[in-house]
Parts: sequence; structure tokens; C-alpha cells
Amino acid sequence: MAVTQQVITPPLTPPLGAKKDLAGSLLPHTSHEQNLIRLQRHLLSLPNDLLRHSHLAKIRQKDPRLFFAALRDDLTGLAPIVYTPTVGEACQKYSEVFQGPEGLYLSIDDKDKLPELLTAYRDTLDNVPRIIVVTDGSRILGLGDLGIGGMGISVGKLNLYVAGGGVDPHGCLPIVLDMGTDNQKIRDDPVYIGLRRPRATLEQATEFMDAFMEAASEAFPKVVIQHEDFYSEAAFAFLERYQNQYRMFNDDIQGTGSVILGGFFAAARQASKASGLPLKDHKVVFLGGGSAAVGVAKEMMNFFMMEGLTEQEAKERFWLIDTKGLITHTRHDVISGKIASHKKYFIREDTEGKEYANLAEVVDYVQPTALVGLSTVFGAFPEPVVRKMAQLNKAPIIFPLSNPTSKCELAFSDALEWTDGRVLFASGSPYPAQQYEGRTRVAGQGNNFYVFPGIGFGALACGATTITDRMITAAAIGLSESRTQEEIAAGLLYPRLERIRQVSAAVSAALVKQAQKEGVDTNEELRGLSDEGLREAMLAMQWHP
Ligand SMILES: O=C([O-])CC(=O)C(=O)O
Ligand SMILES: [Mg+2]
Repeated sequence: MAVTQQVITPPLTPPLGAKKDLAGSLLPHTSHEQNLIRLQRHLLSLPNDLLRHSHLAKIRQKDPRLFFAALRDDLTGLAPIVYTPTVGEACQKYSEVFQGPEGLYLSIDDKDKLPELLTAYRDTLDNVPRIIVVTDGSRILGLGDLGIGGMGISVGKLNLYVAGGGVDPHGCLPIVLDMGTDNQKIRDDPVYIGLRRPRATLEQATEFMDAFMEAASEAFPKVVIQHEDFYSEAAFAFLERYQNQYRMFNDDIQGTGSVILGGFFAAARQASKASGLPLKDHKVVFLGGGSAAVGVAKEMMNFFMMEGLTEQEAKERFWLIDTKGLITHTRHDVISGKIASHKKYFIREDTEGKEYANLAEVVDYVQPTALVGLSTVFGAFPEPVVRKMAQLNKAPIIFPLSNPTSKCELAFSDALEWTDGRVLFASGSPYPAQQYEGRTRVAGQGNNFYVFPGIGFGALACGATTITDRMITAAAIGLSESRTQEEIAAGLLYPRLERIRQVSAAVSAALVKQAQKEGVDTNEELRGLSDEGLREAMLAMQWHP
């Protein structure tokens, strides 16, 4: 990198005891480029990614322009540090390494004061928040209840909104709603900064959420609210409750659904090309019964319906396995009605009284073309199952999607090894490229970061009044169509991360177009633009460091 002295950074902090407006000539000058090099060298000198994450968090607070320029210059290298997998560890150790507030920490005890609190906060700001990422910390990635440590995930997602989506960082507001935690270990830690009591019930949480959604939408007009990492039952309940009323979406249900649908378009086409199987005949086995699994399966149904199947026929292309085995109509918890309501949609009615206790049994029975993991169980796709998939399919589709890497169902190297390199692979967290029989193989990263920045940005840009299911599906199609000829020829299921800004613009443009079709947009300036025109408009609206 060429080092120039032209750009002078904001004044350096004066020496202790000096007045704040100490004349600049008494201080050394350092250029933006020098600061970037210094930052890169410092990161290299640190012994682990958690320390790199902490250092970058400090830089983000002090000099956002530098932080986002560093991300822009090396997104592939830094995304695993500011986002998954390292962000998971940062959330686990949030109170331990806490170095100052990064967003809003709203306590359930302040439920009735939210309008005053948020309005007072707004009045201290120069920029009105445009995007909120909010969590209650109850199910952070696959790591479970981390209480107030969930703030780390809200911050991490917003980093990608800026770096990948081109949202102005001054309009980003990370929020954690503190409703207690059922994680005894962190609750007992003397440095824990959240409420030291069991987590609120869903009923109490819903009252708090009602107050929050209303107060946030009042205090910050036009804001887009992204729900993140709520435990499944709450995630579905809140999505259903607010989807038609506020400008909101749930990233784990809808973002993940959209990104996996996008990747499945590519994978199913490649697999069908190899095997000759009609697209509508793919069969998908899911390991996991949480919000992401059910959200992804429902979103993927669009693939089959676009191939001409009815909703019922499309649903029958899916087999879901939770901790009790395949979800069948004769299972005890199904008969007694105890099964979680979000799973009911995918109950198999055609199993004739037989139960299938685990993945291996289901794979033998179903003979699927695709395997999707959202179980949060490390190594849950074992060698015999993966080899069986390779025996059944010329190009087996295997998506071990649980995050972070410590919860992933299958490592990329094992997937290649056990399928003789024939696997069509996407994981949630990144794996480095692998050499396999003289070829460089790239793991697809089926992570919602390919779509959530574009969804939020698009909703903001067109002034959507709500975010509909069809807009989420349009985003998936926008994603899959954003691959270049080169990327398709290279067999990539997802576009290269280096092009995330263009990808986000394509996702936003597709979403805006759909919003216009449904009449939920309010920005007249974007109406009447061609697909290409919309993509260009989205690109032109992006913020750059
Ligand atoms: O944050 C990520 O990497 C993807 C995600 O939403 C999750 O795993 O909950
Ligand atoms: Mg999430």
C-alpha cells in the first residue's frame, strides 16, 4: 500500500493533563493509510482471534472510519474475527472482557419507561437510527442462552450491515433486551453485567417486546428492526405478532431461510445436472427442529413450488429430525400435543406407525438427495451417513449450517474425503479452501450475511411499511442470480465474499421490486426503475468509509 501524508486523522488524544483543543502542531501527524497498516500489523502480532476481536471493537468505537476501511480492504480475512465464529466466543466472554457500552442495554424492569428512555436517547444523537439489530441473548448462534452477552451478536451483525450492505454506521443501533438468563454459570460470575435472575417467561417477554417494538418505532421513525437469536418459540411468536405491523424481520427464520434457498437453487441444479433427476424430485432431510430449521425448510418449499408442486406436495419433500427422531404423526409428543407448535407443520403423516430414531435410520428410509444441519451438534453428520449420501447420489448436497464452527455438523475436509470430492457443500461458518486431488475446493458459506444486509437496506431504501414473506423469497432469488458466469463455472454455490457490496445491492433491488409489486413501498423515487436501474440506485446509496 502506498503511504501518503495527505489525509490527517481526527486530532489524536492529547497527553494526560493537556487541554482537549491542544494545538495540532504539538502532536505527530498520522495518515489514514498509516493507521490502516498499523492496525493490520497490530492484529498480526496478537496471539488469538478473541484478542483481535476485542482490539477491533475498541477501534470501531474510537475511529469507525478506520475500522470499516480495514474491513473493506480485507473482508474475507476479518469477517471470521468480527463475525462468526469468533463473535460466538466474544458473546460467551462478554462480561469478562467488557470494555464499555456498545449499544443500548434495555432491562425488562424498565418496560414502562421505554418511551421516555428511547426518546431521551434519540435527543442525544446527531443521526437517527435506521437499522436496529435486537436480541434477548436467549439463543446465541448454537451456543445457547448467553444473557446480556448477546450484545456481541447485535454488534457483529451491524458490522456486516456496514461492511457488506453499505449502511451508514451512524444509523446502526445494536440493542440487547435483558430479561435475565437461565445460564447459571454466567449468572454466578461476579463480573456478569446483566440481571442475575432466571429468564422471564414468554408471556412476560411478550409484554416487554410489545413495549419495545412500539417505543422503538415511535422514537426512531422508519427504522428497520432485525430480530436476532431469540429462542425458537419466542422467535416464531414475535415474528407472527409483529410482521404485519412493523418494519421488521427475523434473521434466523427468514434470513437463513432466504440464504439457503438461494444456495439450494444452485446446488440442486448442479446435482440434477450430474444425476438427471428432475428438480422437483429432490428430497431434503433436516437435522434440527429449531427456528432456523423450520424457517429454512418453509422457505425452501418455494423452490419446489416454483417447479410446479402444490404447497402440500412441496412440504412432502422435507423430513425433519429433532432430538427425539423423525417428526411423525405417531410420535408420543405429537399425539399428546406437547410438540412445539412451530414444528407441527412438518409432521410426517406417511410413516405407517414406524418411528425413525436418528439420522442414519432416516437417511436409509428416505434416501435423500440433500442433508441440512441446523442441530447445533458438533460432528452430527458422521462418516457412515456421509458415505451413504455419496453412495445414493452422484453429487450429494450437504449443508452443515450450525454456528459457530464448534457446533458445525461436518468439517469441509471430512465432507470431501468421505464423498470422494463429489459433495456440494455449504456451512454456516467459514472453512478455508482445501486442496483435494490437485484441485482447490472452496466451501460455500450458507450464512445469512449474504442477505440480511440487503434485506434491511432494501426495506429502508424503499420505505417499506412491512417486510412480507414474498420480499424474503425475492431476496433469495436476487442472491442466486447475482452469481457471475465465472462463479457459476467455478462451481460456487454462493458469490465470492469480495463482491458482497454488489451482491447486497442485487438482494436489495430484488426485494424493493417485490415491495413495489405488493404496494408496501413508500419511496416514489424508486418506482418505475428497471432491474438494472434499481441495482445501480442501491449501489449509489451505499455508504463508503
Ligand atoms: O450469526 C450467524 O453467523 C448466523 C446466524 O444468524 C446464527 O447462527 O444464528
Ligand atoms: Mg442468528
